[in-house]
Amino acid sequence: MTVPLLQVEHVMVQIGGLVAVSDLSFMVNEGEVVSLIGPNGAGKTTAFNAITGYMRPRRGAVRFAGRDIIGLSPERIAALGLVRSFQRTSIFGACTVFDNALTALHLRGRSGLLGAFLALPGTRREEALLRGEAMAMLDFVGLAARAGLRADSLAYGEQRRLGIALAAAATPRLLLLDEPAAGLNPSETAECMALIRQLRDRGTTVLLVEHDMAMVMRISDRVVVLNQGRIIADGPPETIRQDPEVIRAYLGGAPLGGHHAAA
Ligand SMILES: Nc1ncnc2c1ncn2[C@@H]1O[C@H](COP(=O)(O)OP(=O)(O)OP(=O)(O)O)[C@@H](O)[C@H]1O
Repeated sequence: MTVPLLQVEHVMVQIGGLVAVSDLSFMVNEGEVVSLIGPNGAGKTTAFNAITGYMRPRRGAVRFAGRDIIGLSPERIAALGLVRSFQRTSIFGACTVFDNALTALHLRGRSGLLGAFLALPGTRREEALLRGEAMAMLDFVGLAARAGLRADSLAYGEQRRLGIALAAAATPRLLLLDEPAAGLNPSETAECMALIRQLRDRGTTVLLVEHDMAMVMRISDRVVVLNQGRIIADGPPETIRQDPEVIRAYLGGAPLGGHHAAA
């Protein structure tokens, strides 16, 4: 049996004495698109922070490709191939779209920024390759025609796509996307979904937190539902849609406030 790409086992995270995530266990297999959903305050962002090294769990294990990654820095975890995008775009607005793409590739480039500064032998050729790759990357996300524009002049949906492209530039094995469709209109959401499918087809496994249920149900191979810091359901979209506990959590059957201190 192959090892799951990501294994989260009995993870508990406390923030200032409050239990934000009480007992989180789920896994992501290579090649899957998995969505982590749940009502506001369920612990989704905290789970992302714990997986990517931004918060240290009090208890439990996080394994990436079989390796225990708890205690590693976010940079180290990213270097292993587990990369996240943030809810707010992390693009450089005052630079061109092309320069944003090029910078993301440079940060991944073999000789790195130091090599670029020192103009080491081979760097110039690498630069030409990276410029070609930057254009290919923009083409991939449908922004090639916008390459010369300032990134902050892009439409909101285009900025989000650029943000995903920048995270994907590191060619991660697992890409964590935090609410990629937040604030997007229906046609932008459709484009965002198409991009996630393309990434999956390219071999990137995707774990996303998303509030847009229509998108979650259409794009996910599996949906993991978090409520009040613990998993209440895990399965294919068609099962999740009909799960009574999930419906209760979303329709307000369970109080969402004041439970953390007691958890
Ligand atoms: N920095 C913090 N300080 C105190 N409490 C926090 C902090 N961050 C999160 N929490 C609490 O931890 C719990 C989980 O929050 P988290 O942001 O992970 O939920 P979420 O599912 O991502 O919510 P949303 O969908 O609203 O983004 C919430 O009760 C929240 O109030």
